[in-house]
Amino acid sequence: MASSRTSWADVADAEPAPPPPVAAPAAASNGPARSSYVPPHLRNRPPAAAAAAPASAAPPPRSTAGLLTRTGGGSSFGAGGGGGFGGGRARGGARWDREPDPFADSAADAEVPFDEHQNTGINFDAYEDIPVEMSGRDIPPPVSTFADIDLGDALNENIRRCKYVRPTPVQRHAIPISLAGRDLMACAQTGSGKTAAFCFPIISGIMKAPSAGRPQRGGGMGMRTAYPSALILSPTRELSMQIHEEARKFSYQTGVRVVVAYGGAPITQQLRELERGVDILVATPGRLVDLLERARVSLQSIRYLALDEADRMLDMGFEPQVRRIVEQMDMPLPGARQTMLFSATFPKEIQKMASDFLDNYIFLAVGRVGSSTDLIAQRVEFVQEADKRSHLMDLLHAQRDTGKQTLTLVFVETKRGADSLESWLCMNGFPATSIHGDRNQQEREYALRSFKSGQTPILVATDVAARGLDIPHVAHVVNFDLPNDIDDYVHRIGRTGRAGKSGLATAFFNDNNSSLARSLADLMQESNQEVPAWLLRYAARPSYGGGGGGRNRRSGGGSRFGGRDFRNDSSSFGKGGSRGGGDYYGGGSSGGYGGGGHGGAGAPSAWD
Ligand SMILES: Nc1ncnc2c1ncn2[C@@H]1O[C@H](COP(=O)(O)OP(=O)(O)OP(=O)(O)O)[C@@H](O)[C@H]1O
Repeated sequence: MASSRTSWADVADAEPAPPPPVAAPAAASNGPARSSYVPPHLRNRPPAAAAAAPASAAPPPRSTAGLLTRTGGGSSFGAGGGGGFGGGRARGGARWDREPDPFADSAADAEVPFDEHQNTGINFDAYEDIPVEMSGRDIPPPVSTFADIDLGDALNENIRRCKYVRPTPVQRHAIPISLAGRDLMACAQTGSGKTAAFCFPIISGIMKAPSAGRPQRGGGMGMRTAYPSALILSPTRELSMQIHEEARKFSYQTGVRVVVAYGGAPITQQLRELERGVDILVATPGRLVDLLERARVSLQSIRYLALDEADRMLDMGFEPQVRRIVEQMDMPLPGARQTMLFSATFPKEIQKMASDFLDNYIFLAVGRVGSSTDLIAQRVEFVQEADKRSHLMDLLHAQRDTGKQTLTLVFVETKRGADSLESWLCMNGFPATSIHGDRNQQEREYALRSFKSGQTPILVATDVAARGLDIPHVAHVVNFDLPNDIDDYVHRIGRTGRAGKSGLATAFFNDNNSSLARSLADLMQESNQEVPAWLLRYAARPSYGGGGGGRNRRSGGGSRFGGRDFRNDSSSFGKGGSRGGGDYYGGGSSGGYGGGGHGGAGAPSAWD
């Protein structure tokens, strides 16, 4: 199929490669100081070969040391970087000369020989009809193009380098709202570009009004304290790393400095990065609390707070830590800072809690929120526990027979289950790796990298990999064990069918999953999927959720496409509505993240 130039995803794929990142535009628009700049990876190379050269190089690194250096970004400013925080802002260009080119990695990734069969050629104009719900006062109108928004030249240049031709629907609405300084609670489907939707306004805002603050002596023993202007919190280490990588691309040569801090990695390296100055701090809650307690980070200069996967950040597992960070440290109050909450799912109970963090906010729902995208073909198969492995084997064989090089992500419930399935797959000739909370950080990062590169095309994962991860070429998500919570299912299958590509999700269902039957059938129907008759029969049984009032009732609570502002739902939440009475907390110990091998108190390391 000819690629459509009006699809946001496809145009990105089809656009002719821009000139090497450095090249002319920077020279033209930024004056002589930058015209001679050549990123390190392009130096001493003939121009034509420059873009491809680094990528074609070696196979993916096998050494975990190399891997950590690259993904953690720790060495980026390493040698010779001393004194970086002393001499004022580097917006004049000195720091740019040392700034590694974050697009170099993308060029390398593009060399990986995957099949592009997933590209559906979806027309961007189809998104014009996507349902959008907004509420709140004085809502700024959406934009159609990036040119309609004043994001600043350097950021616009990076948007071009990312090959984003048009804003996605959530970006069209959310960016103007945030640029207008408004607080925002935004729901939009998985893979629809929420990361850029919160990063662009933050970077643009800092570019327009840079903060003067550099790390200052203040902590104990003459230690320096960093004063970021923006904080982006996310629930997992890998997601924080990914947001950091994205934000570094968006802020390349803008003078805005992005640093990441997450658990499981040496804190000393992260401290060094913070000492060199930070405008935007991307962090997981656990590591951030550690840094705050050591007085190595202060939140008093925060102007922007973004919570990615906000409903996850405010559920039972994370809420105390997040409240501590947002409400009990030195962060400016709502109204004195700008707060943005994003997720693909936003249960009403969590919306209510989240509203404590917001001031006069706008609620935005794009697409059938809490739903999956139509780009994902969903299949549910009835498979008894004892038959799951052979069934998975059949699926993998069928996939192998197509001869297409794609990635398969297999979700299981427990860490032990992940290890055991990984070994079994390897023994049976299917190269697999795994990611879960009992693996150390090096192992987790290595597994992810090996999967992304196609070296190990099957990844067995617990829910630690369910949210936010943007891994190109994941063509198939298998729910070997279904989750207890329908929203977890939505996020899991959302690892495929991203950015306009199609994907396949297969779930193994049996009696153990009967409490999910109703919500799963509803979700599939909402997403125009064929629901097997046997699943509808399960769903109709009152004890399996057929009564409609269970914990897993669709989270949007009945509007046409699921996402509804809880403020408009007076019946559910009168004054003083209690946390215990809503859709997600009624079920006592069976709460969505409590059980199994992930998330709950038994496995905190997976989430910090
Ligand atoms: N305007 C755009 N044009 C083309 N591609 C885009 C655009 N915006 C984002 N993308 C790409 O779409 C993909 C998905 O984006 P992102 O990871 O931000 O999705 P998300 O909505 O946060 O998903 P999730 O809910 O799973 O976290 C990324 O590969 C990103 O680079």
